Amino acid sequence: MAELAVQMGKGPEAEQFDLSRLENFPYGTPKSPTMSYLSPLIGKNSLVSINGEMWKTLRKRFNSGFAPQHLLKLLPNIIEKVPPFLDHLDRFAETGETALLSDYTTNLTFDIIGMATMDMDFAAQKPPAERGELVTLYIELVDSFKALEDTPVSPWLLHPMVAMRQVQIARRIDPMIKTRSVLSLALEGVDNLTDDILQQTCDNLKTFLFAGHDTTSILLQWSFYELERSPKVAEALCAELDELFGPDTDPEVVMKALAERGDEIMNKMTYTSAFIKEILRLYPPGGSARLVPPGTGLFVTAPGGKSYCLDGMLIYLCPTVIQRDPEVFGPTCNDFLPERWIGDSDTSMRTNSGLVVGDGDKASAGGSTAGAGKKTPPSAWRPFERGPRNCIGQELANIESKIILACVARRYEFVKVGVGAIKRDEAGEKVMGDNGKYVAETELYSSRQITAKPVDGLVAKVRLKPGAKSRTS
Ligand code: HEM
Repeated sequence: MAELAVQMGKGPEAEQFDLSRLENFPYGTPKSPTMSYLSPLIGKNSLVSINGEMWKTLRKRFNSGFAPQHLLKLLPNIIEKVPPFLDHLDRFAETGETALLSDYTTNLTFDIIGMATMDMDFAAQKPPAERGELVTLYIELVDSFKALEDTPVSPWLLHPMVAMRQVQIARRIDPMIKTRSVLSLALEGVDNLTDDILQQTCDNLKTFLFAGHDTTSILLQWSFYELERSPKVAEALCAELDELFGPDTDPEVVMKALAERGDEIMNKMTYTSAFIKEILRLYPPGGSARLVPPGTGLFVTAPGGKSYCLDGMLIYLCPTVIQRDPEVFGPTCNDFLPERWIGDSDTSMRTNSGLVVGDGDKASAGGSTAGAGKKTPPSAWRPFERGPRNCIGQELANIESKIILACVARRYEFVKVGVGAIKRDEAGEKVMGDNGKYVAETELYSSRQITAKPVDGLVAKVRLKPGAKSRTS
């Protein structure tokens, strides 16, 4: 099987090279079977991996659960999951201990997705002994994937014991999720609850658990890092939050306002949205792998006019490469610059067409904004993928990350330790680079751990900002 990494988003020809929208495949270019190694985690009937009519039927079944109107009704329940996370941060601030922040962002997003999709309290943020069996098993299952090599060889050949354990855990998880599925399907009015329908629902709840916690956790980790590294951006974000929530940075005040007027306030969080958009541009957690079925007769014309036959090709859609294209984003393509999205900071599904890069504001973020005012090809920003197979959970991810940033950004300082730590001069002051960012001793980078995560899980110290009162005292 031939493989091709396709770079999209370059210039005006880019759209015809966008594999999410080819006429041959009304439901998107089929997913690659290489994803099947994930089936113990997401099930065989997962929306992420299935194709054709079956995908269409299931996507239709689940769409309404992720619609913005529905998610807004869940706002108070989402907000409820944030205080335990803040308590953990306060404890680190108080003790001065170094935190592995990924543990805490992951448990937080796990609690949110458990509530949003299964109406269940996973208690993932509690000590391990107090967590439910489902979450304990699920965490073990996710962790077991870290032991697998990044290779196309079946895990049954390289790591048979791990593969066997994965199947055992999946078998124990399924009945717990099926109980939940019966309940939700019965409420939806499914009269004939066949084994197939039950298994499909179970598999997709597992998919939501995985896709819905891991990705948003990564978004939060990079956000906390950039809050330290890009001080002018952090200042601009906090200024917006001051304007919307008032000068009191107490998270209780923020959460109360969001619970009462969440829709209105979140629509006004345009700088926060630009911040999230830029995090997802530079640090997208995932991409996609597609397989063009042999015999399709699919040709695409690449920028430059050369034509390629893609039949039988396995194609990787790599947003990390696409979203840093210098032809689209200019010399600042590798810089963290939320200002480039001003005027078009929306990160919702609406954004999947017709992007225009904003004018930017050199002064406010301390960087240049090459590409400013230029029309950006719609396919150049695609962290949630585009077209029919775009991410079903993107509105949920947007809502939860806005809530968490609103509670965290004005209250805590994060100080990276180890990889990515900020360089200090002889007087102990942070060294500023000429792009408005502090200089790092070594660059923090992503490594593949199913998805692309900050390599060390974001090891950092946490401090309370001046004036913030500890929640634990
Ligand atoms: C920052 C957060 C997120 C990012 C960056 C993200 C990214 C993506 C990407 C790139 C895809 C396409 C995958 C492919 O083509 O193979 C996708 C699909 C999907 N995502 Fe997300 N995701 C996020 C949050 C969520 C959440 C919160 C859920 C909640 C359930 C979710 C559920 C799904 C599902 C079910 C699909 C498959 C959709 C389909 O094919 O119909 N994701 N996501």
